[in-house]
Amino acid sequence: MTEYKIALVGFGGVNRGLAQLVADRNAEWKASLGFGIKIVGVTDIFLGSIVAKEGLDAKQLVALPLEKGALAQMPGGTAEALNEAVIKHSGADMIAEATFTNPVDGEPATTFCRWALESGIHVVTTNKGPIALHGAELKDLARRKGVAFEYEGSVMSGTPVIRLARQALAGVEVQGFEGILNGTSNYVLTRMKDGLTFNDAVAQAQQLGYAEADPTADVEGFDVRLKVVILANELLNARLSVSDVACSGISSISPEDVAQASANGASWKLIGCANREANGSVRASVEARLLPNAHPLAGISGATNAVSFNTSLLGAVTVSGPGAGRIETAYALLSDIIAIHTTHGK
Ligand SMILES: NC(=O)c1ccc[n+]([C@@H]2O[C@H](COP(=O)([O-])OP(=O)(O)OC[C@H]3O[C@@H](n4cnc5c(N)ncnc54)[C@H](O)[C@@H]3O)[C@@H](O)[C@H]2O)c1
Ligand SMILES: N[C@@H](CCO)C(=O)O
Repeated sequence: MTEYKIALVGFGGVNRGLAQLVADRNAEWKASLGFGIKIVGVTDIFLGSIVAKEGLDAKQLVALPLEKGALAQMPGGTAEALNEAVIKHSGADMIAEATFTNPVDGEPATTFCRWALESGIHVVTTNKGPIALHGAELKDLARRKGVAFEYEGSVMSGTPVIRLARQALAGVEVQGFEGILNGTSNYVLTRMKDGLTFNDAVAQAQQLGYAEADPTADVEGFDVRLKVVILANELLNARLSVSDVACSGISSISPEDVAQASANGASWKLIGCANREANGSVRASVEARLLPNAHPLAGISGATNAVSFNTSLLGAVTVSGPGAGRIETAYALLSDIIAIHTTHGK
């Protein structure tokens, strides 16, 4: 029976969610998926780090208090985040990289991915920065080293989008897409319709584990811009940079705007889209749009996301599901591990 040794880099909501899944379902996975997972290392700038080649108790990790240096409370743990040592020397077959998304330069997560790939260690990540900003380089490095670089959770959390479009829509040309690609901003717009203030709705999204460390990235559209770049480059071969995508958010939408839209049978939505132009180039944007309630994306509420692909043979193909959430996004990491088991499994 294959048992993958994994090191968790960043131990916030998502990787704690993965530890929770391991604690609850590892035995079941051995029967249903043909492999188990052993957590051999954890490193987090706030909590510290720990390595245990024989495997850590996932339940104990999930119960770790949210206190600075808390990993030092476990035998063999330290309050220091020894990121490089945990990534390169914990004996892991793969790392789950889930530190903060840095929308400006993708660091330090990109360096963490490079360290792993250069060491012949697979990477699964939910972090949008490394893919949107350094995707081509990291994919090439992974290819050269014969390991996997998987990032399903970078767009629409655990809802299958990237692999689905790449595999299930292979042979169908994707000419463009439009979607609601940020759980927090859609949650905020939905709750404002219910009468909550913008700030209270953002605070709720933070409590629910949807928001970025700096929620400005959610409400100003920067997070969607990264996702548009990832999808456009992945599915339209676009070679877009972040600066190619015009971007605005939802922070200027007032409670009065939301109420007036409702009264007129319409809803504000933050829409990310990309389309191939007649000359072959790809044009992409992120902006709040007022959609009539009959529009297929108008009824998508809360942290749910949806993306509609415009395809050559099938017309519109729309996928909808959770766009954020700790366990939902941890599932994306599991789906990446399943993909690695299929392509690289022993
Ligand atoms: N939460 C979601 O719904 C969701 C969905 C999809 C993608 N993501 C992405 O997944 C990643 C993790 O999300 P999360 O909700 O777990 O975030 P989080 O803020 O809860 O956790 C991030 C963790 O990374 C740690 N960290 C930050 N910088 C570090 C560094 N330099 N070295 C080591 N540890 C570091 C932090 O201390 C924190 O514990 C983010 O990049 C986010 O954009 C999140
Ligand atoms: N903060 C992001 C997490 C998922 O990428 C969102 O709300 O969509």
